[in-house]
Amino acid sequence: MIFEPTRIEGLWKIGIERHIDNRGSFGRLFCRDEFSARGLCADFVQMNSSRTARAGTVRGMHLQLPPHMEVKLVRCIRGAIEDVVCDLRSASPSYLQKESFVLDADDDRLLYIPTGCAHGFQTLTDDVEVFYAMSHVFSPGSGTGIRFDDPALNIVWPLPVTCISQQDRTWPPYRAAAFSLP
Ligand SMILES: Cc1cn([C@H]2C[C@H](O)[C@@H](COP(=O)(O)OP(=O)(O)O[C@H]3O[C@@H](C)C(=O)[C@@H](O)[C@H]3O)O2)c(=O)[nH]c1=O
Repeated sequence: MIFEPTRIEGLWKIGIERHIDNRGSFGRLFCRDEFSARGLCADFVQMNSSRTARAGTVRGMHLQLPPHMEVKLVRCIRGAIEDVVCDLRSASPSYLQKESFVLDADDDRLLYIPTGCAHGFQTLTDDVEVFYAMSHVFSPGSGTGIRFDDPALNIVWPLPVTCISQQDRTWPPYRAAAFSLP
């Protein structure tokens, strides 16, 4: 696995190293020892899938607050997405910075998203599936979000937003005080 740091503290792009032969290829998506050796979380407790029908759909920006913060390992396994991560840890050197990545089924990359970061994506194609491994169980009471068009984040989505959930359309305006994150 190839670990590539990003501008956001603790956010990694992880390339899948493939062993190629005449049948095709084989590569690891996760390795406890390689993650642990880099000080990354190696304890994932849920694996999730989201399927999205139409291009232009936005899901996010989401995170779970203490004591249920979660690391996410994200891979697009069908179609393509613009994936966005924003650092909300006030003590972080990359506080309020954001990074965007195009992920698709062929690019052989995952994102390792640390705790304390809001995450979301927009589908760039129809018929998208995103796979997640999570370090914490789903805890609806600890879940929160920031609106996709909140001026504090100023995210430029590549497509017009064609579909978004009622919840994601109505997150309150970002206030740092609402996010007390280590
Ligand atoms: C996230 C989640 C949702 N659900 C349920 C709640 C709800 O009924 C239904 C759909 O949930 P949501 O609308 O929150 O799904 P969605 O908007 O796709 O939520 C996801 O968005 C992306 C951006 C992330 O980063 C993920 O961590 C997750 O928050 O699935 C679970 O049972 N377990 C889970 O882990």
